[in-house]
Amino acid sequence: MSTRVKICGLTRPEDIDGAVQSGADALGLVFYEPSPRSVTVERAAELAKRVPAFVSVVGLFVNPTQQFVDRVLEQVPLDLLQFHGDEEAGFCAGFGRRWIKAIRVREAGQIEAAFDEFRNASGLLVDAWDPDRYGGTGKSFNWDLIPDHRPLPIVLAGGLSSDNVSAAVEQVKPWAVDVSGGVEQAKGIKDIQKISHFIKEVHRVCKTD
Ligand SMILES: O=C(O)c1ccccc1N[C@@H]1O[C@H](COP(=O)(O)O)[C@@H](O)[C@H]1O
Repeated sequence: MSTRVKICGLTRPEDIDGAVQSGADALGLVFYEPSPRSVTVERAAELAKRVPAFVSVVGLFVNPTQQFVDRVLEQVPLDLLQFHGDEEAGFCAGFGRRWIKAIRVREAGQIEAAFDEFRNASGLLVDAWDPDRYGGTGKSFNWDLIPDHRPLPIVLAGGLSSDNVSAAVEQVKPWAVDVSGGVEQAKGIKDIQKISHFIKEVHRVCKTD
């Protein structure tokens, strides 16, 4: 099975094009103002127009209001919602769209509990815990905390780059990997060579499996 790749935090048309050409399966647009990768609804609508069929557009939210998500959905053709804050399952499920839930992993047992709490999600994204930020930290966590029994597909995130993604895929065997900072030249500005190298590494290690 081939691990899917999501490239997150795209803000420029040329980065969308580069990620698509490099073979990304999903592209993430950040709707969270404190993030340096945040995009306006108008810009997101322009960026999403460039994305061809069979590449998913994912909207990332952190503790949004229902009204804000509704407004984004009216203007941007999102395939999937990614909730990266403290949202409850009922809230995440309230938009008639497929969604994934991110959790910030800090201790043993957390992922098992999240499988139960967010059982109606289309996937569970596991990221590093940080006391000050919800994500995009560039930090990884102890992958040994990810259980082998997985009622939901696992999306592995947190501090991934072309240097460690092959080891991550080999050890964790996630459904997908998600990267932001590890494929940037500056915050919010992607580096197409890094994206291409990252995706090639994932495909290389999946082939040898
Ligand atoms: O990218 C951000 O700025 C961000 C802000 C708030 C929540 C999540 C955010 N990004 C997501 O964080 C993980 C890990 O990112 P990184 O590869 O360690 O930089 C990833 O899922 C991003 O989509």
